[in-house]
Amino acid sequence: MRSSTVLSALRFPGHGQGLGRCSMAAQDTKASHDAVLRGKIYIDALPADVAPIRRLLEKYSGIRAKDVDEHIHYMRDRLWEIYPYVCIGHFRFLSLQFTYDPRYQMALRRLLLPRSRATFLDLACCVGQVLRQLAYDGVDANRLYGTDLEPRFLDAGYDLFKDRAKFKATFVAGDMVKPGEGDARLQVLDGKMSIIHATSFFHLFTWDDQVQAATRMIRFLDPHDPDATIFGRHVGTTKPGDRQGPRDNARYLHNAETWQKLWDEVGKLTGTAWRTEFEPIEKVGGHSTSSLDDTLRRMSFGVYRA
Ligand SMILES: C[S@@+](CC[C@H](N)C(=O)[O-])C[C@H]1O[C@@H](n2cnc3c(N)ncnc32)[C@H](O)[C@@H]1O
Repeated sequence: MRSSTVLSALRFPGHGQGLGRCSMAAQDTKASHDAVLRGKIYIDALPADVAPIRRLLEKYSGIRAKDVDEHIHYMRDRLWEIYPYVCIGHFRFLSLQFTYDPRYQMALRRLLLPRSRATFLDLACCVGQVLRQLAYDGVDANRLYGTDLEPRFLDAGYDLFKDRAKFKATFVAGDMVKPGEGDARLQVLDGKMSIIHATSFFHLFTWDDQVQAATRMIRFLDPHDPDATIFGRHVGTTKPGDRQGPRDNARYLHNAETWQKLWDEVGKLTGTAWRTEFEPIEKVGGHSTSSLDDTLRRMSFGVYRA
């Protein structure tokens, strides 16, 4: 039986920030808001596309088939306790749909070329499922890197995939939008990367924070690599602009034009030039707490040197 105590003790910790000095009334309002939110973003049933991750957990991690579902539920609740992202509540952190993305397949081909020295960074990698899939697909894990704000996600990844003793990828915890000089812990990644993957990341932030994160990303790329690239997926919209996120956080959602505009701004700030691609994959349910937003689309993107 998986634990239900995690759910009964539900709170939205804000990556380490508690309720702090909130009044009792504010706490009540927050508790009822959290309960509504939990109803929307925490689901019990495993998604339809769970077969590939089941296979990976059996073949890569060596978990017995009969134990896989319980392991998945146990790990999901552990991650939810760290921070209740929609992608965790909906088990999307286990989706291996990205393996069908042509940009992922191109990255994989490049990483697997004979004598390839190409490197791959999964940015905001959470439990690092993309990196495990690449390793399972035959990529030398010494050329794989992952970073995330939350070190507990990185650590939980070893328990999810049961590979603490064997997985040779490098993980670095750090904040991509730390103001001022930025997060010094991330400097070890500077100038090293051929390919950066970032999924369900940009849509968490305001325009200004996206500029900061993208500017920081460029420093990770190998400046001498003309094929250095950034790709991934996130929620976009047919009506670009500011939106409220699931926790009433401000964020900016893009269409193809505003996505290019963001990278033009980043290019000016960094003395670089970028060409972007941005395509809708599917319609997604509204994440706004107040009303349904039917302009939302899951978008796939690529960013290339111009
Ligand atoms: C919605 S999850 C997506 C995780 C993963 N990319 C995936 O697709 O399954 C967002 C991730 O971004 C990370 N994150 C949030 N803010 C961040 C920041 N300022 N710097 C680095 N990572 C951050 C979170 O810890 C979380 O793992």
